[in-house]
Amino acid sequence: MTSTETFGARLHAATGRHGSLCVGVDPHPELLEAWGLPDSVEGLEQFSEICVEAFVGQVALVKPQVAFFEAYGSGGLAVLERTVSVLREAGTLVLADAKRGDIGSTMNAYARAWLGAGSPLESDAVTVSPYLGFGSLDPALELAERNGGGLFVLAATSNPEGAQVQLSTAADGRRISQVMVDEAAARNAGADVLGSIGVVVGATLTEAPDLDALHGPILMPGIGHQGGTADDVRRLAGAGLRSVVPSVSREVLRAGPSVTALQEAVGRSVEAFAFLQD
Ligand SMILES: O=c1ccn([C@@H]2O[C@H](COP(=O)(O)O)[C@@H](O)[C@H]2O)c(=O)[nH]1
Repeated sequence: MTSTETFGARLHAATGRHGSLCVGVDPHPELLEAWGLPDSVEGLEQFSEICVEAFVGQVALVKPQVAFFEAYGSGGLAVLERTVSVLREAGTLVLADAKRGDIGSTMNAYARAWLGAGSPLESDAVTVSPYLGFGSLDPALELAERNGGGLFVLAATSNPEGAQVQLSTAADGRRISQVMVDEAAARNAGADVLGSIGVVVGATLTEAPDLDALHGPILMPGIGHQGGTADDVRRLAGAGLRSVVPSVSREVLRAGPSVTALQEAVGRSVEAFAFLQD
């Protein structure tokens, strides 16, 4: 399902329609239990179907956490394939949170898996790790550009351990997280409304890299369960506020399994971040 429009343009249109929120599909074993579902491929399938019913048409972006599907082997990946394709067929943008990153030739295969036209797991965008060097992402950057897909590059992650690498200093004095943001910004130069190369910046951080020149989406996970708040988003985003895509998973998912209750939880989060559209 190659798009003639860029991911940045499609995301910009979707956030204009639905607000900026991204909701995660994170089938934690504890959530399956809380939803009265078995810890099995069948439980995973029911969990995902409920999420699809609750989230389609409600939010700009849905982010399945790939790890929770991989944990069930080929059966879990088959559920993920169906989930991604049903969401996309319904017109909802899908960001696969796979955090892929490897040497160039292997990165090429990851890129084909997540962004290749007609791939069983083809998504609108995928999260990638630049910590083998930003240039190792080139095959994914090229395929994203060719197919109208997007990338979200891990820059400053929400986990406390990330600081060890991301706050270290490059030879030119910049923090590594800033280097990653600047590299992404260079790929977004000249993009129309919004570039297609986003970054991930945790809402739990005390300080964010300078995002002012990014001209691309800023995915902010870490809200709710990890302690980040709407005020943190406002504080960290700087001039990039209108490009922030706040991401919540457990904060919404704990309202399930009722579709109505999930939609009410989504509505509360959309409302909490309405200021991003002002
Ligand atoms: O820096 C990062 C990057 C990704 N994530 C992912 O987002 C969700 C967060 O889930 P919550 O339940 O809202 O805490 C999860 O899939 C993470 O892998 C992140 O948290 N931080």
